Amino acid sequence: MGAHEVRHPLIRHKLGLMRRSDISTKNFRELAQEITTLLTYEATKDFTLEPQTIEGWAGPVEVESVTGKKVTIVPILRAGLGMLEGVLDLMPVARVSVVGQVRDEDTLEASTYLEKLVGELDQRMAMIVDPMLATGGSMISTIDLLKKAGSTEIRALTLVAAPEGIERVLAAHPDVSIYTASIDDRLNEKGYILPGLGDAGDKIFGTKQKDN
Ligand SMILES: O=P(O)(O)OC[C@H]1O[C@H](OP(=O)(O)OP(=O)(O)O)[C@H](O)[C@@H]1O
Ligand SMILES: O=c1cc[nH]c(=O)[nH]1
Ligand SMILES: [Mg+2]
Repeated sequence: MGAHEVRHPLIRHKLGLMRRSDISTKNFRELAQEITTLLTYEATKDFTLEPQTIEGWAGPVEVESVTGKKVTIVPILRAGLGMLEGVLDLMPVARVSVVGQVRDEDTLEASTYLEKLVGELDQRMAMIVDPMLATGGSMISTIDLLKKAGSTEIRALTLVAAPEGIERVLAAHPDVSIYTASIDDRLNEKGYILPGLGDAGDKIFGTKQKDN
């Protein structure tokens, strides 16, 4: 529970590369996936193991396997798709629940336009992925709808989070854990994170950069 800034040297280095104003779409995408894989490693370190005896090359051998924990990855469209493969690299059998949220650039209010969730949410850990946690509106709205659909254990992975957004999410949902590559300084007057990454959706999809 709470917010965890994962200050691993490889994450710090890769995030530094992502902040360059001249970064290409290709590099931004690749780095987003790589950092997500590193965040996933950290966010799953408390998963429980169960001993299991298998047939090894020299006879029976006791190994360990992850138990019971069924997972659904929840990318928040659009930008969250840029992190999906990074989680799937480590958990290739996880089911995917897609949620579409769009933020009104004037009011900064998030609204849901798609909700395609897998079943048995009460038996799965939900891992939400979205590169940017700014005001927190998109994240809160996603957590609200997941809980309504039965989720009881929720973790959120973000590349960059604003302190204001973290505070808002944890005030609304104190039982949720947030793993982020960086807690940045603040939001600007347009709700963009500083120093941030700019518009992550535009950078991942190669669409027009907004004047932010
Ligand atoms: O914390 P918030 O203030 O809600 O802002 C963060 C949200 O804004 C961005 O999405 P956007 O609405 O730009 O949609 P996109 O991913 O389709 O670009 C980003 O990917 C988050 O979902
Ligand atoms: O800094 C921000 C805030 C919202 N959405 C983004 O893509 N970037
Ligand atoms: Mg966007």
